[in-house]
Amino acid sequence: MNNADAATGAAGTGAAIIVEDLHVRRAKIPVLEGLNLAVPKGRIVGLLGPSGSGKTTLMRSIVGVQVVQSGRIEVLGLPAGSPELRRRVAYVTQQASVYDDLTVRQNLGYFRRVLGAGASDIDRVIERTDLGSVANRLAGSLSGGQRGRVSLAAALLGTPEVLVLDEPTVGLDPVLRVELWGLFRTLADEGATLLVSSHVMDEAKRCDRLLLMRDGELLADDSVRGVLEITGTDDVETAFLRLIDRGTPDLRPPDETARLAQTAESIDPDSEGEAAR
Ligand SMILES: Nc1ncnc2c1ncn2[C@@H]1O[C@H](COP(=O)(O)OP(=O)(O)OP(=O)(O)O)[C@@H](O)[C@H]1O
Repeated sequence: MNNADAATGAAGTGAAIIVEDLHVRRAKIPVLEGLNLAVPKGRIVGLLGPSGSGKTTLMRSIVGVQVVQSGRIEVLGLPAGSPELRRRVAYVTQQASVYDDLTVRQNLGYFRRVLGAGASDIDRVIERTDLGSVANRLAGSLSGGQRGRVSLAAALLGTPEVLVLDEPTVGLDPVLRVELWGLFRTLADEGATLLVSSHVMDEAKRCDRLLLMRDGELLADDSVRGVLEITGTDDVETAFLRLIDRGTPDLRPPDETARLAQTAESIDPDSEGEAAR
């Protein structure tokens, strides 16, 4: 039984995203070759791996904008890319998707209308992403990090159930990174499912589960604690290297997450050697 099977097992409601035997080629070169995974609902799942390992390709497949050769991808019980998922799934790409000649508020007003979200949602997402002080500035005059937050704010319009975020903390200073991870945790606590990619292994400890990728394959699909335990280390970077040496991936069913999250509830993510939350 693989992790995708486990997530659809007895409970049948545990997974927000299920990927089965996914094959993707880009420019005729195989990028993902038979990937299986499941992302549990209401959790933060970190997608980590070196540049070119296939993280963006996997995210694009999940949100339905990538041509896939074969396999099954289900999001919230529907095939990836289904029109019904448009408002339920948000995708934030690495490049901020904002109109430079509009203010932050005007950008959000435009995306709100496209999504059919309520007018009051604009103030809500501005507050959530701490953009109040620049709300009336042209997006083109903002820093990279601020523009990224405008993209994130747009993604939060309409309160999507699944957020797929491609390297949302790139270029942010440590204070802003911590703040953003705090927001991700709040969103997960409210029931959203977050798939967040990152190059920064440090950020792994803020996740509930990890998908560690290398060359289009999964080295691990496990809770943070599970990955650290199985590799006998307290640091995700070393765990990554040990999994490469080991040669066998660490694939543990997502239903372990609930138990591990409970035991990890009081753990401070900033402390060394401990798991998420
Ligand atoms: N538009 C494209 N056309 C052809 N090949 C591509 C394209 N984009 C990515 N690839 C290739 O697909 C593979 C996976 O790339 P992908 O962008 O998914 O990796 P990644 O892990 O997200 O990398 P990064 O962390 O640098 O964003 C790489 O070999 C890359 O060269």
